[in-house]
Amino acid sequence: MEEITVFGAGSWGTALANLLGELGHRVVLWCRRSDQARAINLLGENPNYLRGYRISSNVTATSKIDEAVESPKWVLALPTQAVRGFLTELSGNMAPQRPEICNVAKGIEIDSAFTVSEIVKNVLGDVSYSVLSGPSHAEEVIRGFPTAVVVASLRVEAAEMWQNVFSRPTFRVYTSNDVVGVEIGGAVKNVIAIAAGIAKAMELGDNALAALVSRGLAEIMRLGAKMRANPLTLSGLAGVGDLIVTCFSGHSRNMRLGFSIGMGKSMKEASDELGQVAEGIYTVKALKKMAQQVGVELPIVEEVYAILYEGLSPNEALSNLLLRDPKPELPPAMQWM
Ligand SMILES: NC(=O)C1=CN([C@@H]2O[C@H](COP(=O)(O)OP(=O)(O)OC[C@H]3O[C@@H](n4cnc5c(N)ncnc54)[C@H](O)[C@@H]3O)[C@@H](O)[C@H]2O)C=CC1
Ligand SMILES: O=C(CO)COP(=O)(O)O
Repeated sequence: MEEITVFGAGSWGTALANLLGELGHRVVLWCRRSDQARAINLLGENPNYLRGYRISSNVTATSKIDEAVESPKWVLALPTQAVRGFLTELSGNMAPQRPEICNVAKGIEIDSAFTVSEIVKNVLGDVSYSVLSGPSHAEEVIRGFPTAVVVASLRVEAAEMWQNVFSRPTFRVYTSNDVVGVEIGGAVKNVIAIAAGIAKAMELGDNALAALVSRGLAEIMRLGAKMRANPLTLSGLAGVGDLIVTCFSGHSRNMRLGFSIGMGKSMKEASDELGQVAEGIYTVKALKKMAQQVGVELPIVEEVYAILYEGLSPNEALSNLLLRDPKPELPPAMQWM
């Protein structure tokens, strides 16, 4: 059994800490606030997220960073935009023995347009990095519902180690060496899910939703190709799998935020009402920049950006998408049949 720290006691950090605890690992759950850590230890549940679910007694919460950094294995369950600042602060406390890091956040940093692996490398240098992603809502994982995910690392031993650490019959973990594919799939689907929520609120129908999800996948594939992701990763759990669950599940924060916006709420109202992170509202800014930098067309992403940040109405965005020039479904280079 392993000693593991989960940094971030939001819904995903809480569900994963509990899963690891139930598997018999000794888990430290690092909380930003000391009152939250105290409450978790006292009540045996997280009063702020996933309320009502007992957390394994193998999990101890703390807000003390010097206690949290002692574990040799770290799970990063923080919002993407917080990762750089958090690791920068932490780097002063790190032992010379570098931890094994497994990131579970799904997003792209706004200013740098970096994925989380790039942020980690940028701040900590060469550490052993893995990313766990795939269709996995915390609300179902904490209930023990069957879930399958993928953990990717450039080091096969690291991916296999985390596979071993996280696996149980109802939490099936596949390995991969396609870090960028897994990160791009997990990040971009959040923006498409915001669009799906908007489309649901507009009552555009099932055909429209299916078209949106398929063309959203085309955008994920195009960006993935530019970043040298394996297209098969994007048709797997971290791509299509996560796109489906995030666009269609009522648990999805991104979809729900999109729905509220489609119902006429402002982004601030929708975010406040949600009370949790919807990564897509940040990642869309990074993607807008990346689309220009790497020269890739991301029309749905562009329309979501314009709705969120430029005051475009959902109806105008819909017209913009429907009135685009007719074109082949596949880019010419891929029309080999
Ligand atoms: N909730 C879910 O079902 C899943 C979430 N994820 C991803 O996991 C990441 C975290 O998401 P959730 O747990 O849902 O978010 P959340 O909104 O439930 O919790 C975020 C946590 O991060 C902490 N935090 C926020 N800013 C911080 C900062 N600057 N420094 C330190 N801590 C900070 C908050 O206090 C909170 O405990 C996101 O990237 C999300 O996309 C991935 C899979 C499933
Ligand atoms: O990534 C997730 C499920 O796999 C969670 O998505 P939301 O943040 O939209 O809830």
